[in-house]
Formats: sequence, C-alpha cells, structure tokens
Amino acid sequence: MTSWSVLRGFLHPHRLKNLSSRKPNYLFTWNSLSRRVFSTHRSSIQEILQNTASNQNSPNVTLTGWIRSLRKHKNFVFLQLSDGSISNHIQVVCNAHVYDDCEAKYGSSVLVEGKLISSPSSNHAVEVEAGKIHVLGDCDPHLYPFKARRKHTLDYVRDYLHLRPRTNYFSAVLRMRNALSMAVHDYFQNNGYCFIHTPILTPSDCEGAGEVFLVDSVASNNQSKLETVKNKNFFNQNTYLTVSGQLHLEAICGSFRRCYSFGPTYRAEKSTGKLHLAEFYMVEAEIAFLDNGLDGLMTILQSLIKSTFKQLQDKHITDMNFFFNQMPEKYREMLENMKDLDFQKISYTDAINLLMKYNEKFIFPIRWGDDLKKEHEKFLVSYLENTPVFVFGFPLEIKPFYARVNDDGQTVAAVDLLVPEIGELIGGSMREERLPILEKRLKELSLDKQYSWYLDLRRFGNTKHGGFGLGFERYMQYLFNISSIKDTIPFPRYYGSCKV
Ligand SMILES: NC(=O)C[C@H](N)C(=O)O
Repeated sequence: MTSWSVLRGFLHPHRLKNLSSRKPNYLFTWNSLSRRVFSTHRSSIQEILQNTASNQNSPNVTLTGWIRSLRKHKNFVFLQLSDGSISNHIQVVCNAHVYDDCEAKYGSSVLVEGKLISSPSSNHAVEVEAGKIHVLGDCDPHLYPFKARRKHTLDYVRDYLHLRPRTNYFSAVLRMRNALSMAVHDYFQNNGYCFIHTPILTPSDCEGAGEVFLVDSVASNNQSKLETVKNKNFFNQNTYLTVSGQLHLEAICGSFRRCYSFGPTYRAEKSTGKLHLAEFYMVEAEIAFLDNGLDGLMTILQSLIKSTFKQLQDKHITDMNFFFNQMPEKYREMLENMKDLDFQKISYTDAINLLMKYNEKFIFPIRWGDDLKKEHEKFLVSYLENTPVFVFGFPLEIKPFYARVNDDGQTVAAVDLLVPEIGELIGGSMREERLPILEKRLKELSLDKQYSWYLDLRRFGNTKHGGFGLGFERYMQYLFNISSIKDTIPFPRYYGSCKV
C-alpha cells in the first residue's frame, strides 16, 4: 500500500471520530500532506519514549517490535510493544478497523506506521496512534509457551531458554547485564587499567581445586581413557578450560601497572544450586606497585562496587526501577544505603571466634583452619548489619599457592568480599612476590616444574602486586535480587544441563 492510500485510510472520518473520542493531544501538526507520510526512519522505543528520536520534529513514526500485550475494546485496540531497547513498552492504539486488517496476535512481530501523540493515560507520556500495522512474524497462541496476561514462574520460563528473552523479566535482565558489563569496563577504563583477553584453553589449574574441565590429555595406553578423552594429543599435554585468568594477568601486570580481564571461566563443580554455574563470567584485575597491600586492594574493591552500582542508577534508572519495584523494600534500602557506607572489615580469626559462639546454629560447626561455608558467610553478613563485609587473613592451608604469606607464617594476605544473600562475591589477595618463599611453596605442592614460567615473573622486574576475581553473575544476583544464578546469564550451563 502506498503512503497515500495509508493516509487516506488513516484519515477516514469514521476512524477519526473514534480516535478523537479519546481526545489525544497531538504533539505535532501534520507538516504537509504532500510530504511522504510515513517516515522511513525507524525509531527504537527507547528513542521515542526518551524523546531522542531523530524524527522528533515530525509526528510520523515507523517502528518495529513484538506485541507483549493486547487489549481489544469495541472501537479500539491497545497493543503494548517492546523492542528490547528499554523495559518500558510503548502503547500503540488503533482503530478496530486497522486492527481487523492485520489481526496481530500476542507474541507476533509487527511493523507499525502511525503518529506520535501525547497519551491521555497517566501511565505513558506518549503513545502511537497506528494507521497501519503489518504483521511480520505471526505467533500461534496455542503453540507459544508463554500466554498473554499470565505470570509464568522463572522455573517454567527456564525450560524454554531459546524463547526466554521474550519475557519482560528476562529481557530486563539482559539489558542490565549489558549495562553492568559496560559499567565494569567504564570503571577500569577510567582508572587506568588495560583490558586483556586471557586464554580460555590453558595448561594450568590456577586455583588448584581440581574443578577443571579437561579438554586434552597426554597419550596413554589406557583404553578406557582413550574413549573418554577425544581430543587426546592435540596439545600433547593436559589442557583445561580456564578456571581463572589470574596467572596470565599477573604476567601482563609485569609490564602494565594495572590490567583486567572480563571473560568466561569454567568450573566442573557438581552443583545445581542457586549460586553455581559451570560456565560463568569473571571480572579479574591485577595491580602492580600495590605498596599499601591488602588495605589498598580493599579500597579498590569497594570503589569498583560503588561506582558500578552508581552508574546503573545514573544511566539506567528505568531498568533499575524495574528491579527495584520487584524487590522487598528492605532489600532496596539496603542496596541504596550501600553506596554511602564504608564496607565492614573483619579478620578471619575474629570471624571464626564470632562464629564459634553460634556453632549450634550451623549445619557445619566451624573452627580455626576451616574454610567458611555459605551458612557462615551469610551469618557474618547479617550479623554485621547486612553491609558488604571484607574477611581477610585466611589460613595459609586453605588458600592457593600464590597468596602472600603473612609475618605470622600461618595466614596469608587474602581477602573475600561477602555480600547479603550471596556470600562470597569477590576473592582476592596480595600475590607472593618473594621468590624463595614462592619457590618453597610450589615445591611443597610439587608444582614447581609446571609453574617455572610463573617464577620467572618474580625473577625479572618484580613488583609487590595484588589482584582479585569478581563473579559477575553473583554480582547481578546481588544488585537485582535474582534468586537463582541460572536467571542471570543468557544460556546457563550447570551440572547435568547444557541445553540450547
Ligand atoms: N583473579 C582472582 O584473584 C580470582 C582467583 N584466582 C579465583 O579464581 O578465585
């Protein structure tokens, strides 16, 4: 249909009568009927709602999107359209005849030609009065697993990972994942860090915790092993999916004062719990010349958390409000207060002394030398008034070889940041820079040959340095109050599940 015939249809007296009975205030006047009526520029819904559309001097809009709700009245039909650009939907109103021409259904993709009017409803500043709706992709309501006007549980939606981005909740999650990623990059870029891609395939199990996915292994005559290790002999050495980019970042940190990475990491942890994924994103950084030690590191961690959260509030308040509105008032207050607080600090030894007083409450009673379990971490955070808490000075035995040994010879300069609901969000440490001590530790663990290259970092142009790793999905859980980590990432991989 040409623009002219669309226009004629749009201006049909019957339609005009029906539409004008809603008394919308036209934001713009039609410029000239001789001009092309429908702009070829397509605006995103965000541009329209935030009034940044490049055709803002004209009332004509052409937009594309998906129908997220549909209300039919006798003379009008109201559609809520989304296109992923913002969590708010735009309302499209059309005359029943316009709708009858297309019969667009809930879930279908459409192109709408119309004009922008100020909305008579108090919910929206503007809406689109459609002259024509084209269905681009139909949607069969009987087969589509998401139903109009029904609130589906996150568990139900997770069964349809490939369709999940179409739900309001999950599209907001993805937008905030994008916003938070950019806030993380902005923090580092504004503070002199160089972004580094660390490898996914690696010969080292940085953490030494044995939770690695094996990709390749050395040849052996053992038949059963042959069957399970299909990539055998590709690299001719044991090769894993990375559990952490730290050691590679440390190598870079021998030449860059500050560097960071932000990429996928893998842990073959047999957990289906709310806090574990087999593939997750880690934000890691290393800082050279960190002469003020662990205190300096904690200052950096606190400013990373506060600055990224502030950026979400400053630049993405519409989406942030989407989550604020769903969380308990107390949780929201706790988050908003966080940005004005100094995070608490407690030594591991003091934390254990405190926890031991409450040992009868725990499934796993704790004593000095034990690692903190989730129940202990959560207890500490709530005991310390639900503010983020740094626990520092862990026993040497429970931390990896790279952590710097304290003067007591029993503990290391390592720190965990614990946050409400989640527990450990960040783990970091000063790295052992003293060659003899590091050599001795690696020897004791029979890792000296494997890490001879790592020792070189201490031999040539060494610095006192430290770094950390932040679990990005856990950070999302914390900021948006998302109960299951599986709902923070587009396609979750966890024990027993690698679908789509
Ligand atoms: N980069 C880090 O400090 C993170 C640490 N290697 C971990 O995996 O927990």
